[in-house]
Amino acid sequence: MGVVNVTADSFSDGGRYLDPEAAVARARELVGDGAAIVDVGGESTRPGAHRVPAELERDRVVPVIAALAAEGIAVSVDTMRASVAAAALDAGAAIVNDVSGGRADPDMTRVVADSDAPWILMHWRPSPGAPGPVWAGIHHEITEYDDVVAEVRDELLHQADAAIAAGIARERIVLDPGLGFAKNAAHNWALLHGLPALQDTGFRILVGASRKRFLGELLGGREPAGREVATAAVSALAAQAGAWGVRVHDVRSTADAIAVAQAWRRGGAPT
Ligand SMILES: Nc1nc2ncc(COP(=O)(O)O)nc2c(=O)[nH]1
Repeated sequence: MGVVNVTADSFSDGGRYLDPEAAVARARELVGDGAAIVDVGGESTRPGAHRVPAELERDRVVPVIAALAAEGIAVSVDTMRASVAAAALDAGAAIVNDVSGGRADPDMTRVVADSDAPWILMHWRPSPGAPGPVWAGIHHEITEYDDVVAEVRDELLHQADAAIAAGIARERIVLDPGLGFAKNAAHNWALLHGLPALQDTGFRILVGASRKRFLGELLGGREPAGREVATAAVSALAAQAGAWGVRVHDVRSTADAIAVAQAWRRGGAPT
C-alpha cells in the first residue's frame, strides 16, 4: 500500500502532493514501483496536526481518487469522516482506511455497510488525559498499557465485532495496530514482535511503520528521509509474519525487501 498524502503537513511528505496532478503522478509512480493499493489521505494525523474542515478534506481527495480509479488503480481513502468516505467511494475508492477504527464518526459504519468496500480498522486508544477522543484534535498523548499486545488485540476485536454486528462481513475487515498512535517506541516494538497474536485473530493485518519516529529513535535520531531501509526491513519481516499489507511512502524499497523475504522463504527466486 503506497501512501499519497494530499495534505499540507503530513510528517514526512507534507505539502508535496497538494496539487491533484502531482498526487496522481506520485500514485502512478508508486504503482509502477509495485504498489497494489494507493492510500489517499486529505488530513494529516501526525502529532501536532489539527483537524481540517470536512469539505477541504473531501475536495483534496476526491479529484485524486476519481482520476486514479478511472485508470483502474485500487485506491483506499484514509479518512475518519463518513462524508468523505462516502464521496470517495462514489468517486471510485475501493477501500476505507479509518485510523479511528470506526469511532470518530457514528455514520461511518453505515457508509461502509452500504458499500462492498473492505474497511481497515486501526487502533488508536484515547489516553486518559486527552481532552476528549484522540481524533477530536489529533491527540497522541501516550496512553498506558499493562500488556499492549493483548489490549490492542482485544480492542481491535471489539471494533471488528461492532462492524460485524452492523452487517459488515468479517472478510471485509482489516485490522491495524496503529503504530505510533498514542503509542511510544516500546509499544510499537512490542506490537511488531507480537504480530502473530494479531495474525491469530484470523483477520487480515495491515502494518504502518513507514518512516515513523520509533524507527528514527532506533537509528540514533535519524530524520524521516533516512528511515527507508528500516521501513523496508519492517516490511520484509511483516511479510514473513504473514501480514496482509504494509503501508509505505517508498514502495520500491519495500517491494525489493518483500521479494527477498519471499525468495528466502521459498528457497529460491520465483520460477
Ligand atoms: N491504516 C493506517 N493508516 C495510517 N494513516 C496515517 C498514518 C500516519 O502516517 P503518515 O502521516 O505518514 O501517513 N499511519 C497510518 C497507519 O499506521 N495505518
